[in-house]
Amino acid sequence: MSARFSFDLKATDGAARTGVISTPRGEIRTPAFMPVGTAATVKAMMPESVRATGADILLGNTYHLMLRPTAERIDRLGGLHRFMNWDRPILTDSGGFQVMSLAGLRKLTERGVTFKSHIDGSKHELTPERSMEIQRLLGSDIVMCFDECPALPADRDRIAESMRLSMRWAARSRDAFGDRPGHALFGIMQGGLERDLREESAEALKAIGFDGYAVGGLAVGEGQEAMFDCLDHAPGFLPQDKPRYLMGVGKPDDIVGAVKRGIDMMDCVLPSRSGRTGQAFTRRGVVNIKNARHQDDPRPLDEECSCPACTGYSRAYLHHVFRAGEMISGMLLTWHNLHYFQEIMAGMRAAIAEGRFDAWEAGFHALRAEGDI
Ligand SMILES: C=CCOC(=O)Nc1nc2cc3[nH]c(NC)nc3cc2c(=O)[nH]1
Ligand SMILES: [Zn+2]
Repeated sequence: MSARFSFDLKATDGAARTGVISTPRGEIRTPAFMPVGTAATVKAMMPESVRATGADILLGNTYHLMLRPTAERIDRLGGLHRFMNWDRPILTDSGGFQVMSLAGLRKLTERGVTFKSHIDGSKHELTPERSMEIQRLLGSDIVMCFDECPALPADRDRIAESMRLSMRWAARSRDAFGDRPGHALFGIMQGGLERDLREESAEALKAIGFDGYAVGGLAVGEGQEAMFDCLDHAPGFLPQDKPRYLMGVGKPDDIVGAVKRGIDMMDCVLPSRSGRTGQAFTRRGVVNIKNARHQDDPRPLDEECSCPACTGYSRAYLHHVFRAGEMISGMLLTWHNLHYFQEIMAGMRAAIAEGRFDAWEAGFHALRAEGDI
């Protein structure tokens, strides 16, 4: 355990990097995948199970927790780590993105965003200052700047105006965060798919100075090719010696392509959300367990997987409990998916450390078939 927050870059292979983020609550091996624990739980998983999949850090959502049970109540109860029984690092988002995608009746001004709760219609406000206060009350180890993620498609002027607002909010977030040893504040680069706006945003963030830098405004419907085109240059505008975090990504091949282009941290609801809908990700492709073709199949989801779902159960069983709507269905498929996502990250960390990322990537793609396997 370190008293402070630091990033040790261990090796690079092309643009890909591997390292360790040290925090007072434990180390984070990068490239890292963060399971999403939206309402103070990674859905269908006990925290010790999340750890067993190999996760070093998980993500909490400011928007959800400020509405229910409120940040003040979690603070009174000892903070989010105690509340959800996870004593390792937690990163919390700033709430900006989810307000725009979940809340009703939003009003966006230079000050921040006012909105009505999607739960009970009550009125709330998020500003850079309030977002920093909420994330402090939650006790998260990595705090995100309050930003605005423009909905795509958007014209260049709208993207530029939104990015510059986010940069003014980043400065206010930095001022409100203050000096909190052992806690990190990450800035968020915006700029859509515009190379010059991405560079302007990176320069603005570096002038303010952050413990880590996120690449925002992606995985919002632009498609993998456009996202990779942006990632071919955007991470390079950021400091080499600080972690780079790409939000909301993604499918296994999105994750591999992002790491290849210099990303160190990612989060996505896909493995947990799709697990609950019966979709299993494996090294050979996707298994839709609700498909009738699995009802007599005695084989596991993935013969080479060591997770509880694959070592203890057949596809026939998983098909049955999914069809029957049994809770164990979501538990087992979520566990398998999170285990598989962590296995991809561990494979890339080792490959980058040994200078064989390209060979690992070729092997990753060679195994995958299209469609339901
Ligand atoms: C999430 C942790 C920290 O992020 C923030 O506090 N703000 C923020 N969140 C995003 C989340 C995204 N999810 C996707 N696709 C599923 N794209 C996203 C883009 C952003 C973004 O530009 N900003
Ligand atoms: Zn498995």
